[in-house]
Amino acid sequence: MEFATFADRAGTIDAEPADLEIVAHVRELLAEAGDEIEIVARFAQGRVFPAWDSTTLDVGPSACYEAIARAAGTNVGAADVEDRLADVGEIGDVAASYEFGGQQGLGAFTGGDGAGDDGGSGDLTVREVADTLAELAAAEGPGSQDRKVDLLFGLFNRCSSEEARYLARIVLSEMRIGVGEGTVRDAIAEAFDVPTDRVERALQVSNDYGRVARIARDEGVAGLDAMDLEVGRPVQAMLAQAGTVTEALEEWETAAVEWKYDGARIQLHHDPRTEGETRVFSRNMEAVTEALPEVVEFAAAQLEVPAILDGEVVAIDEDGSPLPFQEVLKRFRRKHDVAKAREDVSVRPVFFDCLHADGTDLLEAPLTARHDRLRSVLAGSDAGPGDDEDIDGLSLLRRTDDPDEIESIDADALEAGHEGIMLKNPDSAYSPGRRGKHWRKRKPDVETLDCVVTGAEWGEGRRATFLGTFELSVRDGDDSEERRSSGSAVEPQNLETVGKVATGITDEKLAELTALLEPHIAAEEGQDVELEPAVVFEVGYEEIQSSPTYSSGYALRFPRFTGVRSDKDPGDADSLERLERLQQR
Ligand SMILES: Nc1ncnc2c1ncn2[C@@H]1O[C@H](COP(=O)(O)OP(=O)(O)OP(=O)(O)O)[C@@H](O)[C@H]1O
Repeated sequence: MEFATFADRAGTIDAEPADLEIVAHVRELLAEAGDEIEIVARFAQGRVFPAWDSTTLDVGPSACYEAIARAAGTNVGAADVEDRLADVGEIGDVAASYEFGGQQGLGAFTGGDGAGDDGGSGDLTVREVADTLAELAAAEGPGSQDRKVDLLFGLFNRCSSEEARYLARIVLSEMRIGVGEGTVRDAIAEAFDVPTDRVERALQVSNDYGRVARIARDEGVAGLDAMDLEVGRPVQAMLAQAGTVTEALEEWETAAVEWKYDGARIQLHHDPRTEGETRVFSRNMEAVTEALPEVVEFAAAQLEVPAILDGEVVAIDEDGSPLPFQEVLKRFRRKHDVAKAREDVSVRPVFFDCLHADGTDLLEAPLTARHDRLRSVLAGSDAGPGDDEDIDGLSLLRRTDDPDEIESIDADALEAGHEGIMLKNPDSAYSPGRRGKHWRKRKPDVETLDCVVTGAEWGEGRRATFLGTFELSVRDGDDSEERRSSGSAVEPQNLETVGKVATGITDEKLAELTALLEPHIAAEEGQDVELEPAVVFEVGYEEIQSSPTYSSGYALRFPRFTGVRSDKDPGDADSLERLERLQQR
C-alpha cells in the first residue's frame, strides 16, 4: 500500500467523529491493506512495533523538527519548525504546512523524483516507511542521532503534505486519530467476519494487532484459536480494583487472599531449554531483564520447565525483610552500573500467578488451578510434601470465607512490611490488561477512629492470660470547652459503644496490651472485663453502619487495630458526632 493511500484514509478517520463510522473506515483500510496489513494495523494506532515489543525509535522531538526543517528547504531551520509548532500546537499540522521534496542530502532516497503533485514523491510505500523506521530504531552508538535524523529527512523528503502529517505523528507517538485498541479489534472482526471474542483472545495472547489482523484474514477463526502465548513475549498484566472484604465475600463467598507485596510488578519468561532465554518485563511490558539479575538467577536455579510467571519484585535488606517501594525503583529500570546498584539494594521475586507452564497456556484456568501449577513449577522436581512457605518465590494464597482470618492475614502482611492484602476470586480466569472485579486490592483506610477501650474479654487456651476482643467506644455528651480545659476525665456514662476489635493483633502485641489495660479493670464477670476509660486505640474500618447492637446506634464494619494512641486521653478520643458525620459521607 502506498503511504499516500494510508495518509488519505487516516485523514478521513481523523475527520470522523462517530465511533461506529471509524470502525467502518478501519475495516476498509484493513481490507485493502494487502501484504502490508500488519504494518497498516499498527500505523492506524500510531504504533511502529507490536505492543509486545518494547523497541522504541528513540528520536526526540528536536531530531524530528530537524528532519522536517531539512526536508522543507534551505531557508527553514529546526527553530522555525518549533516556532510554528508553538503557533499551531500540533506536529502533524506543522509538518503538513511545509512543501517537501527535492532536497538533496545524505539521507535522501534515490527512489523519489521529488515531483509528486504536492511535493511528495508519490511512490513511498507503507512498507518503506516501516522498514526505515525499524532501521532508525536500530541505529545506536556514536553518530546514531545524526543517522536517525538523516533517515527521517529521507522519508520527509519524499512526503506530500498529508503524508508528512501522519509520518510526523507516528514518529512522535502522537497519532491520535481516534483509533484505539477496541476499534482495531472490532474492525478486524468485521473485516474478516470472525467473532469479536476470538479476536480479543488472540490479541490477549499475542499482543500483536498486526499479526492478529493477518491471521484473521488468512486463516479465519481456526487460525486465531491456534494462537498461543509465546515464552519471551510479554502479556498485558491483569490489574485490580480497589475493594473491601465485605464486597469480596458477598460476591464470591470464598476469597483467595494474598499479601499485597510492596514492590514492582514483573512478568518472568523463562525457557530452560534455551540458554539466555530469560526475560523479565515490567507492568507495561517494558524489558527490564538487565536491571534484575537476581530474577534471572532465580529462574535459572528454580525453573525446570518453560514458564511465564506473574509476580512482584521486592527490595530487601540483609535479613530479607522488605524495604520500601522507593528502594525497588532504584533498581527497576536501571541500565548502567547494575552490579553496583545491586550491592546497595538487592531484590527478590515473589510470584503469584502462572500464565504458562511447560507448553500449556493457563489464562483460562481458574486462579486456584493456576496457583497450584505455580507451586509445582516453583517447587521443581525434587520437591517433597511441605508448606508453601518453604517454596522460594511462591506467594501464599489462602482460601477463606472467614473475615477474622482475612483480618489476621492483613495484620501479618502489614507486620511483615507489605502493603496489605489482595482479594481474588478463586474461580476467575486471568484477564490480561483488565482492571476487573476479580482482583481487588483492599482499600486503605480512608479514615481511622480513635476509640476509648471500655471492655475486653480474657482469651482462651493459649491466650488465656491475655485480654482480647476489645470493646470500643466514642465520646458522647459532655464535650464542653470547660471539661476539656479543666482536664476532667470522661465519665463512662458519656461513652457509647461502636464495636469490638479482636483480630489482627499478634500474641506479642496482646501481651503488651494486656499489661497496659490490666490496671484499669473496673469489674470482671467470667471472661468479661469492664475497663475504666483510660486507653485510646486507633482503629481502621471498612464502613460505619447503623446498628442496634451497640449503644451508639452504629457499628464499625471490619474494625482493625492499628495502634495505641498513647498521646491521647479518652477526652481526646473521637466523638459520636464525628462518627455520624463519617457515616453520612
Ligand atoms: N499478591 C498479589 N497479587 C496481585 N498483585 C499484587 C500482589 N502483590 C502485590 N501486587 C501488586 O499490586 C498491584 C495491583 O494493583 P493494581 O492492579 O491497581 O496495580 P497498580 O495500578 O500498579 O496499583 P498499585 O499502585 O496499588 O500497586 C499489581 O500490579 C502488583 O504490582
